[in-house]
Amino acid sequence: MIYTCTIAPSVDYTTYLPEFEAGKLNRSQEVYYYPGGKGINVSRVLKRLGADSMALGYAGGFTGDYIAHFLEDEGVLTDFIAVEEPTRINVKIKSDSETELNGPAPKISEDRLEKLMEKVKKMERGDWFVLAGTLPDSIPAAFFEEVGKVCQVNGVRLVLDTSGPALKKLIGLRPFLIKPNEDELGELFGIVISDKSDAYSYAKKLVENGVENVIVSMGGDGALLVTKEMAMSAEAPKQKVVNTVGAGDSLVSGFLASYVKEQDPLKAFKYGVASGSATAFRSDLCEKRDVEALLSQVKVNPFHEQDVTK
Ligand SMILES: Nc1ncnc2c1ncn2[C@@H]1O[C@H](COP(=O)(O)OP(=O)(O)OP(=O)(O)O)[C@@H](O)[C@H]1O
Ligand SMILES: O=P(O)(O)OC[C@@]1(O)O[C@H](CO)[C@@H](O)[C@@H]1O
Repeated sequence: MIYTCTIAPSVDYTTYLPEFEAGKLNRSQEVYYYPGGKGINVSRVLKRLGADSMALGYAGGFTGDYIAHFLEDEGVLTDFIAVEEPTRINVKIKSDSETELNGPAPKISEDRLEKLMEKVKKMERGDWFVLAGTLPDSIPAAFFEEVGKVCQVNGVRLVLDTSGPALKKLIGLRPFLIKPNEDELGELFGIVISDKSDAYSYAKKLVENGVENVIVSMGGDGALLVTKEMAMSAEAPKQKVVNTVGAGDSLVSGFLASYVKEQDPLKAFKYGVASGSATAFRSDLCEKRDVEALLSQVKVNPFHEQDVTK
């Protein structure tokens, strides 16, 4: 089973308007309420790509109920731990540019952290644990490290799409996959990544530290896959961008959906990039038919540092 874990899910209040002016009353006529949070997006896309998963995490209040019902209607399995605080609402404003306002993560008590740990302990060899989204500072990084260690000991493959201090600790546990975007990769090393050459150098360091597959996603510039055996660069297809929220999560889902079937990291990378772009080109997350239609447009080539001009 693939388990996704979103510590701080959200309802993504997504609105489209021709112009948006901060500091003014803006009225919009097109609004969507999507269940959000990175792990939840990964689960939704996995379902669309034909792979089952179980979404874990913390949910509460009317927004938490909304998410649980929405996922149930889509056939996504959930096993959320209830919290008192209503799950946050993240605002996504789509105008000539994209503006996001993400709410704070909930406070999680120790007994609820223990409940999550119990679920992790029950996972079996060959399962996957996808830890995605913000890991609040209010939870000690040592907790996530312990979760990662339990996965490592039990043969559960760890996938990380997260950022912050806990990520540093988890990298030492030889995760199967991590997918930082260029900012998150830069944050990890305290530098600014300005092109694929930089991304390659730092992704390589992660591989040297034991990460099996590093994918650095770079929005419209595509992505880079670095493993012990290869360094590959993918160009993203070009089309009108509608909503990039969840594009990175879709990349992770596409990679996993393909990898669990074929165990071929290169094929999985290509499928992942097609999934990320397919999401960027529509309002909600991608559907399988969109991904398959884009697949031939994803150009993947070996990455050579000398090809990049600064
Ligand atoms: N403008 C775009 N045009 C084409 N493809 C895109 C575009 N933006 C994103 N993508 C696709 O989605 C993938 C992931 O995008 P990105 O690097 O923006 O992820 P991210 O920052 O993790 O996003 P999020 O946190 O919103 O999920 C890219 O590698 C690419 O395949
Ligand atoms: O605040 P976080 O956890 O970093 O990000 C949360 C979020 O922006 O990420 C998803 C897209 O990747 C959205 O569904 C959600 O609103």
